[in-house]
Amino acid sequence: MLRWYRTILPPYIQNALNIPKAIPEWSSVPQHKIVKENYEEIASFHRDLFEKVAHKLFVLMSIILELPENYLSDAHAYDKRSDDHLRYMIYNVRTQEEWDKAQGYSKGGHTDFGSLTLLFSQHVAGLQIRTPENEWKWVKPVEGGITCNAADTLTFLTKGFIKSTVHRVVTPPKDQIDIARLGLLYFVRPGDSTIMKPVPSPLLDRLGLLTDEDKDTDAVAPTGTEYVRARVKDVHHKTVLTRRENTQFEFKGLKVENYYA
Ligand SMILES: O=C(O)CCC(=O)C(=O)O
Ligand SMILES: [Fe+2]
Repeated sequence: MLRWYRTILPPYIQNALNIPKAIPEWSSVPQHKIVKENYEEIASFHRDLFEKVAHKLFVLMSIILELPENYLSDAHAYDKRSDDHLRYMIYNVRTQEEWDKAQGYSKGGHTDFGSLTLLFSQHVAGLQIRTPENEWKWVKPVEGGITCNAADTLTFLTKGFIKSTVHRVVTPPKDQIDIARLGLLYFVRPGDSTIMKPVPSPLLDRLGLLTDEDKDTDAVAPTGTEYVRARVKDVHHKTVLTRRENTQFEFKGLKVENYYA
C-alpha cells in the first residue's frame, strides 16, 4: 500500500508518497521512515481532515440531496476499510522541455477517481480547472485554504448531479519555474461496504435522474474498493503510456471519460 510510485508522469518529474488511513486494517502496511517517526501526528491529522473537512462537505451534500444528513459521510466513514490516502507529491524542478513532454500526457486534464480530493494550498501555481465553458482557469492559492475537487465516485453515486472537476497541472509561471512544487492532498474514496449504486435521493428522483434499476435495492453493483482499484490499475499500472484522449474507461457499467493519456 505504501507506494513511491509514478503517477502519469516519469519519476524524474514527479514522485508521490501515499499514506493510507490510520485504521487497524492497514496497520501492517510498511511505513517509510519519515512516516514512522511522525505517525502519531500524521494519524490524528488524517482523521481530523476527514472529520473537520470531508465529513462537513458530505453533510452539506446529503442535505442538498434530501438524504439523512450523515448518509454520504457514513458511506465514506473513516473507520471503514477503504483506499483513502494522504499524498505528499513533489513536482521536481524541470526544464521547459521536460514540462512540455509531461504536458503531452496531461494537458487534456483528468478527473480524480474517488469521491473528494482535498488539496492544501501552496504557492507554486500550476493547478488549473476546466470550466463548463471549456476554459482553463488557474486555481489561486488561498492562505491556509483547501481546494476541494469532487471526483468520479461521487458523480456515480449522485447520477451526475455532482460533477467531477476536470483539472490539470501545467508549467508554473516563469518566476516559479525553478521552485519544486510540493503538494499535500487527501483522497477520499468509497470502500468495501459502499455499493456503487446511485443514492436514494428524493431530489435526484424528482429530477428524473433515477431509473427503475437504480431504485432496485436487489440490483448488483461493485463496491467502492472494487471500482477504485480497477481505475487505479487502468491508469497507473502500466509500463508503456498510451494516448487515450477521448476514450472512456468502464468497469461494470460505471463509465468515465479519459481526457488524457
Ligand atoms: O498537484 C496538484 O495540484 C494536483 C494533482 C492532481 O490533480 C492529482 O494528483 O490528482
Ligand atoms: Fe487530480
